[in-house]
Amino acid sequence: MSNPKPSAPTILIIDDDAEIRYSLGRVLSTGNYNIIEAGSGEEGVAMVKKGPLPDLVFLDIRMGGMSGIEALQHIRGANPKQLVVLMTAFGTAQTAIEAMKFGAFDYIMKPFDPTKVLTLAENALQANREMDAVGDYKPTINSEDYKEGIVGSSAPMQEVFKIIGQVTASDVTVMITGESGTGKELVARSIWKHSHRSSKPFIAVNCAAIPDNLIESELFGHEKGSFTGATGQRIGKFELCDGGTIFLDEIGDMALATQTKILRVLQQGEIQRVGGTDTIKVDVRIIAATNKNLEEMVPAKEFREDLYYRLNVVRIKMPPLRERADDIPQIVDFCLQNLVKQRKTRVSKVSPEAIDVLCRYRWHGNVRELENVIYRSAVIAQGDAILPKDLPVEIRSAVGPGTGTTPPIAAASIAPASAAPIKTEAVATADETDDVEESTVSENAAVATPAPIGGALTLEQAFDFIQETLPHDEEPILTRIEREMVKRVLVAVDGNQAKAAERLGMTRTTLRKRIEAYGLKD
Ligand SMILES: Nc1ncnc2c1ncn2[C@@H]1O[C@H](COP(=O)(O)OP(=O)(O)OP(=O)(O)O)[C@@H](O)[C@H]1O
Repeated sequence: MSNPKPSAPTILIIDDDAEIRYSLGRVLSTGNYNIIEAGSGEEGVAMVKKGPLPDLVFLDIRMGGMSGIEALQHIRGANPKQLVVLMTAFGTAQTAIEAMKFGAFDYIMKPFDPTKVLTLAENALQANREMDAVGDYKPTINSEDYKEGIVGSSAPMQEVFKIIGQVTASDVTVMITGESGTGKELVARSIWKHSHRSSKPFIAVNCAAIPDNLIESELFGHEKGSFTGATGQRIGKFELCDGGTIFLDEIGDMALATQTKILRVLQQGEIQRVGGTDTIKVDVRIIAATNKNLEEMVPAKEFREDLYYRLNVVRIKMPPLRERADDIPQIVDFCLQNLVKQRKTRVSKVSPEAIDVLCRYRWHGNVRELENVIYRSAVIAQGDAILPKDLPVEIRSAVGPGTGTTPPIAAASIAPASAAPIKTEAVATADETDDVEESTVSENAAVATPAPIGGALTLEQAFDFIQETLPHDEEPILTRIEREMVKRVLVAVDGNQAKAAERLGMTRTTLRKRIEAYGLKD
């Protein structure tokens, strides 16, 4: 179309309409790109297969001969990393779904808005560069870690592993505490797997999920006719688990009457079925877990003191994920490799920028939340790596702009110490965080700013976007922005009003008034 620009990215336009090729080519030529063209799906596919590979393809959906969706499949088959933007005159749900299903980077409606075309091309090429920068995948977790299912090389997790090792040789009762999703059940299973009971059952019972009137029958069984609905005899979990290990999850939610019966199992090793008179001997190891504070429940008479001491012989306290951010890269790697093994994704890497965002998020749902985010992001990632734009917008906005300190290495090969910008022992203070962000905000704004279509925005673009998209007839822009910022900063500092006021640059009294006015009290 024009003289080749050395080292400029090449964009291939595939459309059977010469006018569209011409006008799109003209728009794109205003950016620093080399433009090549194909007049049909067949020709375009042949060009990609023959090479050299274009950096980006704009592909029309409706063409005579090979359709755009067919061409997309051939192109991605020849080069799974090829970024393709589909062009369509009709914005139907079906088109959008088909386009994304077959791996398009994005799709754009005709007639084209020149600014949008250029932004889209830049976003796509930026994603390309970020994916290239991720490099090759080199696993860092050895197969032993995979077998165990528990990942973590941080100091608090090493302590947990040591205690697991110490308690496996005996039958001592173990109490595992920690927030939801920190891996309490995983630890209980690990203790059982390494114990002499591993050939006998491991049964997990979630005490909070079973109604009070059914839990005793569930745990100890019942005799026929012992209550309405007991149409036959039922063997309970303790009997089924004889010789094995029972995991009583959420024990803090157990009714006091049932607690008494658990105490009896622990003291005498025997149970009675509901409605029965026989005493049945059982040999079961009990591991209990809770995310409640039993130390407060005991004086409040909500948990039996004698049972508390019986259960609490050895305590394993699971650290929240935010206190062991150096484990995050490895857990991410582990989750991704599992998804790949289960053929749920082909994405096997995470870009350093995305890892940086993940390491700075507070993870109130702990490893379970991280697992879900990785799954969700792997599903929507278009290339072979998860980029910041693939992470949920809530996470990107909660952490704010990146620190830019993470070196450009493959996610899976990230050594924990180099990848985690947050300290293990203590989270960076508000002052430290502010310092880092102020000095890096302009270069890194694109990393974590929410992007509406496929790519990251610069701060400038983000302001344009806000100005254009906020409805004019509702509240003023500044009010809306202030409310959002107050909300996000409060989340980012875990509700600490002193820190939030400092970051927002307002007094605590003003902050309190804003929280009140914006209805942000939880
Ligand atoms: N260290 C870890 N490495 C790998 N996966 C982990 C780790 N910790 C937790 N997980 C995964 O996170 C999810 C939640 O773990 P688990 O159910 O053991 O947590 P929990 O503390 O028992 O949660 P809850 O209190 O809600 O029952 C599981 O899918 C588990 O495999």
